[in-house]
Amino acid sequence: MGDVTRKPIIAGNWKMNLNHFEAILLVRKLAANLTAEQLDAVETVVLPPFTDLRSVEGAIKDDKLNIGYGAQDISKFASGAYTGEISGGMLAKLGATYVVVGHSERREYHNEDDATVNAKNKAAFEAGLVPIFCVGEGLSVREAGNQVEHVLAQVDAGLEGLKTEQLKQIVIAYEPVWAIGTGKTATPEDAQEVCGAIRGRLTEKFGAEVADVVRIQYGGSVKANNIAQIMAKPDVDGALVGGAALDAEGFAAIVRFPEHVSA
Ligand SMILES: O=C(CO)COP(=O)(O)O
Repeated sequence: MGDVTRKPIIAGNWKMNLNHFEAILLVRKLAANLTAEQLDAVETVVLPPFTDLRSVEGAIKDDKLNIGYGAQDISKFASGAYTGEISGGMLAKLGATYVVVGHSERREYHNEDDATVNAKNKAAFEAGLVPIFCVGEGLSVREAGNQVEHVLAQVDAGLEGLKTEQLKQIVIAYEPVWAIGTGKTATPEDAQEVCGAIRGRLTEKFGAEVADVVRIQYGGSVKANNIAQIMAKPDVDGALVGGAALDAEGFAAIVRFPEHVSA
């Protein structure tokens, strides 16, 4: 990271995995694999399925664990006749602090467009939640060399109309779609190219006051053996981890990345 201090944030997106019993077990094992100092140095967040949230809340609060939690999606509506949807208010009531917005799997399988993603970012703030706002290009865009332009357009659309105080809190996750679940990690240089361009855009549009404090994560096949190189890049402030977050020891090893650096 550069000269501005941004607390690293490592978040585990469990996707559609683990029932509520398995969720409690994973959170407890994760905490058992990390010291208070390690949890203090890196903000650690788990993002379970909706059905696990109440159980995760219990495990974290009962044991006073220094681990944050949130959901993987949010309705753009506050309440009403929207069968199957979950509102931000419901998530906030469960003590959630974060919510993933605009994950590529939702953009792809649930047809979420930039306008929906923007509405969800707003709904999250409305409920007092912080969005982990995901952007990223597919393989064809990458092969054409248009990744920066593509991602900046997603950033512009997703942040439209947000207030300065909200912009300062948001977490942006750069997840190249071709690197998700494929074992193909972007090189640290690839990650830096796009994360740096995102920060540049934030500076241009909202000034350094916002750009210097926004945390930008990289996501896509992050593992314990590649996290340190990625985190060494100046504009990468964290990681959004999928598969490797389902294993308590593996995820704990990612959270301990500052030690891989000094080792
Ligand atoms: O999509 C991701 C996190 O949101 C990344 O998933 P993987 O770490 O499994 O590639």
